[in-house]
Amino acid sequence: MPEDAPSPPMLGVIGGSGIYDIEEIENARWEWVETPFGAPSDRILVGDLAGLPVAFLPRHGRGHPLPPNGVNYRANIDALKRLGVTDILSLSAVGSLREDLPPGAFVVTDQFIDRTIQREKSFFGAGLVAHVSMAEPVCNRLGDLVERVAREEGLRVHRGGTYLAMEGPQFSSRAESELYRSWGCDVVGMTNMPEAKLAREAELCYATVAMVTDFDCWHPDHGNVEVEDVIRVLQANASKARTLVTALAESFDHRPVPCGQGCDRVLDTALITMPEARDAETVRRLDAVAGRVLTTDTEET
Ligand SMILES: CSC[C@H]1O[C@H](OP(=O)(O)O)[C@H](O)[C@@H]1O
Ligand SMILES: Nc1ncnc2[nH]cnc12
Repeated sequence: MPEDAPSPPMLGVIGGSGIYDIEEIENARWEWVETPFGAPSDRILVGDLAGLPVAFLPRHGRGHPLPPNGVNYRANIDALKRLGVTDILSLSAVGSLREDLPPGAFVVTDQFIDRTIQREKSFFGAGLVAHVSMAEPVCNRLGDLVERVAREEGLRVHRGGTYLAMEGPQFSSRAESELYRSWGCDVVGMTNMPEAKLAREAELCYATVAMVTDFDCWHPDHGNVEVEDVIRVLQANASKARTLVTALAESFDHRPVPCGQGCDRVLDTALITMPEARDAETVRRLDAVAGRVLTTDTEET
C-alpha cells in the first residue's frame, strides 16, 4: 500500500446503555486490547458483518459495571484505533429536550456541548501539544451514510441536533434541563464527550445515533426520567439499532474515500510542539493514535 493510502475500512461500534453485544457479527471473538492509557471498558468483539471487519465495544462493559464518569474514554478510542478501526458509530441513550423528539426517536446529532468536568479529554499534553478543530465534531461522510441506510431500512431518523454532554451520573435538575433547552440543545446524555474529541484526535471518523429514551425532567406531561424507562425504551429499539448497524456495514465500501471532511488527516496540521521539544515517552504512548504523523520523528529519536 502506498504510504499515503487511506487505511482499509473497519467499522467500530460503541454500544451504550442496553447494548452489550451484536449477535449478527460473524467469526466473532472477544479480544483483550492493552493500551498505554489503561484498560478499555471491556474486551472488544471483533469479527465480520456483511463482509466488513468490525469491532464492537460495550461502553459501560458487559453487565454495565462502569458509570459514564468512570469510562476510560482514552483507552477505548486507543484500543479501537489499535485494532485498525477507521470509523466509529456511537449508539447512545439520550433524554429529549424537544417536544418533537419523543422516546423512540433516532437522532444523528451534528453538534456537541461539553459540560463534563472530571475526565481525561486529550491524548496530547505536556511534551506533545496538539490542537484539533472541533468546529464540525461529527463526520459528515459517516453521518450521511448512517442517515441514508436508516431511511432505506424504513427507520425514521432526524438529521442534525445538539447533544449536551453532562457529567452525571445523576440525571439533570429541572433548572439544568431548562437551561439546556434555552441553549437550543436537542438531546442530553453523559458519554459522547470526550469520546468525540478523542476520536477526532485519533483521526477516526465519528458519528452518533442518539436514541431518545425519555423527556428528561422538563416535560409537564411526562414523569422524571428513571433508569427503568431508559432500558424499556432501548429494549424496544435494540433490533432497529442492530438492523441499522448491519445495513451500515453492507453499504460501507461505497462511502467516498478519503474522508471529504479530512477526519482521517487532522493531525497533519494540529501538532504545535517542535520535534526537538517533544517528550520521547509521550510520543511513544501515541504510537496508535498519532503514529501516522509521528513515525519518522520517533525513529529519529
Ligand atoms: C442508563 S441511562 C443514563 C446513561 O445512558 C447513557 O449512556 P450511553 O450514552 O452509553 O447510552 C447516558 O449517557 C448515561 O450514561
Ligand atoms: N435524561 C437523560 N439524561 C442524561 N442521560 C440520559 N440517557 C438517557 N436519558 C438521559
